[in-house]
Parts: sequence; structure tokens; C-alpha cells
Amino acid sequence: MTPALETRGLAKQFGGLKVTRDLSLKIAQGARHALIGPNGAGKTTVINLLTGVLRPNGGRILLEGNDITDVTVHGRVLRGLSRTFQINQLYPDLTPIETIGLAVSERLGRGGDWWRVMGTRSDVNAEIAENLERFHLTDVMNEPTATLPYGKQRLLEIAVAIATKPRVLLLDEPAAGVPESERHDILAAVASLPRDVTVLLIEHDMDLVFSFADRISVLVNGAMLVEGAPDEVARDSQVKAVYLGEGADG
Ligand SMILES: Nc1ncnc2c1ncn2[C@@H]1O[C@H](COP(=O)(O)OP(=O)(O)OP(=O)(O)O)[C@@H](O)[C@H]1O
Repeated sequence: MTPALETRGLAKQFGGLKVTRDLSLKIAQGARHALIGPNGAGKTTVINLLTGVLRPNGGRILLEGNDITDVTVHGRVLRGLSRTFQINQLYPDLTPIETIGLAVSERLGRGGDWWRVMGTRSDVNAEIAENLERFHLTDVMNEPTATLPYGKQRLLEIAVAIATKPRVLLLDEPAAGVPESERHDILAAVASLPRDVTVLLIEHDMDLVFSFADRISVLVNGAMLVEGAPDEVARDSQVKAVYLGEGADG
């Protein structure tokens, strides 16, 4: 089957610093794939190359078999590749119900009059309600985003990405900065993402990685060290050496 997302010989360097080296990655349709690696391994650079924020110095990127290497960031979203962000990029004064309503309306090409869409379209309202429920936001749906607990804000970011109806979702450190008490919600939300969406997760939290992923790629110095099923990766002596070398963290 054609992979949902693929890189072929991807390369990126900043000046003389090679941060992505001949990276060939295949994310299967419907996969729960995690990309892990020690600090500075080049994970964020890979995400930026996949989304089109950065241009590679070499190699190609294919979305469901179609070459998107030269497609803009927005063009990739329209083709079904979306991401969440490490940093909150939400509207602080809007509530979750408004934020998701705006995102759904934008997908429908009606972003300009989203408040009218929300008032009149029962299908849109049903979709908003479903996403509020899925991401445990119903209880805070009328609170301004800026006042929400951090974990809820991270959940809203994922809900917004899902509202674009992606075929492939890049989840960039969804648990980063989330206090222990709210971590469970993130795990549950990530576990309940629609199965027809292919997910590539970048994450330092190994509990989340191992509870979520059916495939793990380990990046070190911009190159693929090991790729395999979670139990294979956990047993791998090279992976152990990399992680033991830098302590328990990511
Ligand atoms: N715009 C840039 N200009 C120069 N060097 C950069 C740039 N972006 C990243 N780098 C360097 O590329 C390397 C990989 O960085 P990157 O942020 O992709 O790694 P990472 O695996 O995401 O790290 P972390 O887990 O700490 O977030 C690092 O050495 C970083 O300093």
C-alpha cells in the first residue's frame, strides 16, 4: 500500500551544520508512528520540512504518493497534512466552542462569517460538539482560552488540527509542559484520535510514546538510527546506549 507520508533521502543543513541526513521514512496509512531521539537530534527540523516551513537541500517528500516537496505550507494543509504546534497559537479571547467553530468554518470556506455558520448549520454544531467531547473540552467550552488550564489549551490545539480533517496529522510534543495531573487527558485524547487519520507523533514523554505508537523511528544526529515495533526499539542496544548516555529524559 502507498505510504500515507514518505521521505526519500531528505537532507537539510544550516550553513555547514547537517541536521537532516539522507532521511528515508515511510509512515503507513492509519499508522500511529512516533519519531523520537535525544535533544538536538533534528526532530523539529523534520516536522518543519514535512509541513513546508523549511525547504530541504535534497530529497523528496510524498503525501499519499504525490510529491509535495515544492508545495506551500497552506497547500499541504489543503491536501490533508496538518500539524499541531509546540507553542500555543490559539486566540486567547475566544472560547473552545468558538475556536473549534472558527476552524470548522474555515475548512468549509466560511471563516469570514463563522459566527453565522455556527448559528445556522446543525451539522457544524454536531461536529463542534463531537470534538469538544472527544478532547474533554465540554466542561470549559464557554471559558476564554487564555483562562484554561494548560493541558486544556493543548487539547484545544489538537482539536483545531482535527477540525481541518487531516489525512495525516503531525503531533508536535502534545504533552510538553503539561503538568502531571493533566497528562492523563492528553494520553486519552491522543488514543482516541480518529483511526482513519494517520498520526506522526514527536514526543519526549516515553509513557505517551510507548502507549501510543505501533511503530517508532529513532533519530540521532539527523539520521535514522533504528526503526521498528515498540518492543524491538525498546530492546535495541544502540537505542539503549543513546538514551542511557543522556539520562532518562527524551
Ligand atoms: N534555523 C536554524 N539555524 C541553525 N541551526 C539550527 C536551526 N534550527 C535548528 N538548528 C540546529 O539543528 C539541530 C537540530 O535541531 P532540532 O530543533 O531539529 O532538534 P530536536 O531533535 O527537535 O531537538 P529538541 O528535542 O531539543 O527539540 C540543532 O543542533 C539545532 O541547533
